[in-house]
Amino acid sequence: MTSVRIATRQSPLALWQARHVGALLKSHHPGLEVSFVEMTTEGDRFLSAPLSSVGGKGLFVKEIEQALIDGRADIAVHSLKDMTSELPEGLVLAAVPEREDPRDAFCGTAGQTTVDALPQGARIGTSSLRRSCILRSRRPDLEIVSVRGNVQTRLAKTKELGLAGALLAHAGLKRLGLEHVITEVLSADVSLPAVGQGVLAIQCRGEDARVCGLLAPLEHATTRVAVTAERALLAKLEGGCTVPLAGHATVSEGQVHLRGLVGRPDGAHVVRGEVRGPVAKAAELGEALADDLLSRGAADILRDFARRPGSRP
Ligand SMILES: NCc1[nH]cc(CCC(=O)O)c1CC(=O)O
Repeated sequence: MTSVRIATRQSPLALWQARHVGALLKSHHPGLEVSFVEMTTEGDRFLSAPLSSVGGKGLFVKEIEQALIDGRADIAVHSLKDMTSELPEGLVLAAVPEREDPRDAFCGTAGQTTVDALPQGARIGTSSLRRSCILRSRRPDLEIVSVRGNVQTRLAKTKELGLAGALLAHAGLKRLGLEHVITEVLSADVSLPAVGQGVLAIQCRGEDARVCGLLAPLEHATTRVAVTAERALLAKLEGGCTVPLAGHATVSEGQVHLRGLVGRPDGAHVVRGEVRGPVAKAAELGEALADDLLSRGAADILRDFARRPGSRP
């Protein structure tokens, strides 16, 4: 009998996701033994600082990837949204299962239900620069309060601080059985999702043919096309720093529709764009949209952001 070890963070969402992948693997390979290697990452330890100033992306992923590289685990499960565009040498994104709902959700408290109906100056919790940018561009009067931690912690802090609500990913809330706290699911037109939002990333060592083979049936072709376009956009815009950035692709009848956004966290300057093309050109579409956004103001935003005190090089 063959076995696999899945590395995961210890947050309830990460554990749910790892166990879900374990269950998917067992359903395709009856008799497979699955065990879990639970880890605490840098991102989990620095909970007091705003995500953007501690380095943002990659923080939740790096240590899990190291466990794979060191051979302490065979598979890593991440939220694709948390991953930088480049994978470490030797690791591959072996499978992306079918995407969960990629949209953002507003969780209103104290009788608040929708973003548009919020009273003037209401305070909203999020630690995402993207959500802050999009929200402020729609409602410049709103005040953003940085709320970090796992999903349950963020919801608890939102209440504790007396905020009017919080913005979170629909996918995470759904996976944790917390859909009842959602008062409004925001369409992608209103709140363009993050690159990879709602997608699970299943990683292994590229040379590990046995595990790559076990993961193959978990792959969802349409989701792969969408994330290929989104991550090509990310790769060209990332530039080593965390900036308000959104990228979301949909696929229908062999065509990709990719939308992207780069903005300032206060929403005062936002550059949006979109491209369409055949699925075979997913990566090129992402690059083309990045060039288009850069030429229409995103380059200035990225430059200003890199100079901002406290931002990482
Ligand atoms: N690090 C935050 C994070 N990473 C992935 C998800 C949600 C699940 C997903 O997008 O797949 C979340 C929580 C949130 O944004 O509310």
